[in-house]
Amino acid sequence: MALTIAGSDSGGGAGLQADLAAFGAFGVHGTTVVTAVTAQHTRGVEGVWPLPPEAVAAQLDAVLGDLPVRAAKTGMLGDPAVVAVVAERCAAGVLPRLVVDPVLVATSGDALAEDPSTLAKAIRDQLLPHAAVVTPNLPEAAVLCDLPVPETLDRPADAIEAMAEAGRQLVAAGATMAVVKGGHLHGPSAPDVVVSDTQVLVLDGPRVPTRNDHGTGCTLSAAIAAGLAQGMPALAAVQRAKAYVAAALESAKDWRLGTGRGPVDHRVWG
Ligand SMILES: Nc1ncnc2c1ncn2[C@@H]1O[C@H](COP(=O)(O)OP(=O)(O)OP(=O)(O)O)[C@@H](O)[C@H]1O
Ligand SMILES: Cc1ncc(COP(=O)(O)O)c(N)n1
Repeated sequence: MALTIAGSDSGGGAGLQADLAAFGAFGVHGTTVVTAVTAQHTRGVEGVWPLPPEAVAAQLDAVLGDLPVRAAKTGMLGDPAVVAVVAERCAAGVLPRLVVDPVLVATSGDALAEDPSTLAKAIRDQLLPHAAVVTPNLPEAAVLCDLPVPETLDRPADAIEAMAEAGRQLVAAGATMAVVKGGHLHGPSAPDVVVSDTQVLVLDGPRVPTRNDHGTGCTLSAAIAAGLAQGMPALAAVQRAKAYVAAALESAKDWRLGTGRGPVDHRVWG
């Protein structure tokens, strides 16, 4: 059993809808703590209604007070006060094996937080010390680490080294493992760089040519949490999650769901 602490995407491609679909693909029951409702489709975000921190706290306590949550992930938290609510449960030891997907801005470019840099600071200072795995995309890594990040794979060694440096900073900030995702890089492949205290590893794979990439980050972090809930070591969970997202992208690459960036095919596994 796993838990997602995330926002609702009415379009069903990202957010807690993607998380539940990914948990289900691995046969893991999903519980949900909703942080915000968004009015959203494949072209972007039309509106965001955050829930009060008390509502997030009440959902967390209801789930954790009864159900055997083996791993959790955070997605859109939206508000530093919500970060504090989650961090409090981590400090109390009731949120095991936490995957932190530091969602700040949607792929469409729409902000998912009132003040992304204040939210990033709260995530870095309060959540990373409790994170088993943190999974920033390149713009998120830039804000969390205050680093320039690469945009292309024209000089692959430079791009990978910049991603590894971001990963090292996130591990220094307290995360046990950082997965700096290369989905936004322009080039023939989509490398993710995994950094821990003991290693730096590049998980590479061909870039799937598709506009249907909405929710890939949510799907990856939920798949990692599913693996942790099943008792997998973190690196194995990350490797399986990367393969799952690649297969989900490939399977949905020609779909025409909506007129913008459509969802991936969460059903591909199993
Ligand atoms: N076109 C693609 N082909 C293959 N893998 C991809 C592609 N786009 C993204 N990925 C993979 O999907 C995962 C998510 O990466 P990405 O950098 O897009 O995260 P994100 O921006 O947080 O996602 P989201 O779209 O949910 O915001 C990573 O494992 C990345 O390598
Ligand atoms: C509720 C919610 N959570 C997360 C994302 C990020 O996903 P993406 O970057 O693919 O838009 C999103 N768009 N909506």
